[in-house]
Amino acid sequence: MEDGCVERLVLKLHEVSGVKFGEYTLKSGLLTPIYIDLRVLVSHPALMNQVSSLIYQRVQDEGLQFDSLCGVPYTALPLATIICSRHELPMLIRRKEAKDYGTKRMVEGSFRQGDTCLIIEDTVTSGCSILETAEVLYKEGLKVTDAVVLMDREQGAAEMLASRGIRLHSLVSIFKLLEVLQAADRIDAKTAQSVRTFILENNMFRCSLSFFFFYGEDSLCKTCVQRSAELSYADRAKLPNVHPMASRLLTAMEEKQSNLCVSADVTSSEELLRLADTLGPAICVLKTHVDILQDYTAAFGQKLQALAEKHNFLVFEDRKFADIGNTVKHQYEGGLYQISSWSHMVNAHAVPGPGVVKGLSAVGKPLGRGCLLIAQMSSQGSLATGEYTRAVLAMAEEQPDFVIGFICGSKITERPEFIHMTPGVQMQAGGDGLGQQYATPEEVLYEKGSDVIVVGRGILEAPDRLKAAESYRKSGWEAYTKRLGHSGQ
Ligand SMILES: O=c1ccn([C@@H]2O[C@H](COP(=O)(O)O)[C@@H](O)[C@H]2O)c(=O)[nH]1
Repeated sequence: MEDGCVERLVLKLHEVSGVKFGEYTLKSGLLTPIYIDLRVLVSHPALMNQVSSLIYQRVQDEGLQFDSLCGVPYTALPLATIICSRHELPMLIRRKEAKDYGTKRMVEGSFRQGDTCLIIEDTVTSGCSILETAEVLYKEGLKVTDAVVLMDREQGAAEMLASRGIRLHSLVSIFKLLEVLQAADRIDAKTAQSVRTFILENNMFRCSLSFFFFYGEDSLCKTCVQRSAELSYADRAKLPNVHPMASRLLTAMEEKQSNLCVSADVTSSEELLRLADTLGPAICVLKTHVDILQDYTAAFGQKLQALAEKHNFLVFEDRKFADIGNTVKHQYEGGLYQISSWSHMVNAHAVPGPGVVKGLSAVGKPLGRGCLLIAQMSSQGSLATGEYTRAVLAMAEEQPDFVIGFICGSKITERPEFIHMTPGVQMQAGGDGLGQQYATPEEVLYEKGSDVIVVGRGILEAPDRLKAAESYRKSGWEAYTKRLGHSGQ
């Protein structure tokens, strides 16, 4: 490409909001500080023409040989159409779903067995979308050796596709994009750096290779290595690096077909224990706020443990520790509640720094307990976002012998040994007037990639609590199985 071309293109894409900075959720559920949305191109015909010309120029510069061209649906479809129309090249269209009438073809257009098809894509993250299109073309007897993409997020697509025999040619890399936007004062140095850190820490290919290493080739799904990132709860329970408490939870989830944690926010011990016994069969975790009980006695912890054994759920005291290591050690082990003696899991804010985990770990680790770090909160205006959330993840990664996962709104890491638990869940999105914000089980588990829904008043205020818990369990499980069936980029 001629000098200054990439710069002008990047600035233009930024102007039309094709590149956005903030907090966005990728299709995989992963939280990203940058979002590339090239669907906007269709509203800017001059830019669309410019992008199409640059892609074609790249194809010529590389001397790529092909018989036809295919755009990955949907954003790259018009790009491929413009190129093919302008240069009179044969085009193929890959269907996303087969028609249920007529020819039922997945690839439209004329071709011969053994023809080579060049794939065009707008943006790549892991490369799965390109591979999915290639798989469809392979089934029709076509060959795919190269793919050209406008924007490469540099999160492992080139390596993954190369491992499948497809060369990836990109026009703009994410690092170049950051450099251009920073030089033009469109973003500050801090934003650019946080995106760079995110990209370097979230290479999908390297991540998926670690699954390959653990399980061998059989563990890899037929479509692509990235897909193996979406392991079932049962498979995750067996990972060699999973914490025993996380493994126990994942196993219970699979056995009970439940990713429901009930938040037992009641003020009487008797009512709480009754709740645990009644809802026990439907839940994988029972969450407590022991300090709201009016009648706590030492026997409470033992009785709750017995019910947890009886119904195969874990107890999670939502204590939200947030002090220096030495203080939280006392708060966890001693005082009135002696939490460590009866709660399988506790949670902590990361605000004090890694000392809070060290203090809790000194008590909990010898007992085999686990800790969840609060990476995000469901309340409106929460400060636990962006950079803070990423720092929480880094803190967890430093102490995996005690930290088993996160309290968060959506999946914050692709590492399958960590469990994501999301509060603020009801059957209908909304709020409670005091800052609590609700998302639905489908949003949390399917769209945001979390593992466990935490439901309080959605069940406690229902006329029939068991019936309500059953319906949350059912929709939670359906959302999870739907996600497993649709995992990909
Ligand atoms: O970010 C957070 C962290 C914890 N919670 C706790 O979850 C339950 C939610 O109860 P609902 O009745 O379903 O609103 C409650 O115990 C909170 O302390 C949270 O809501 N958000």
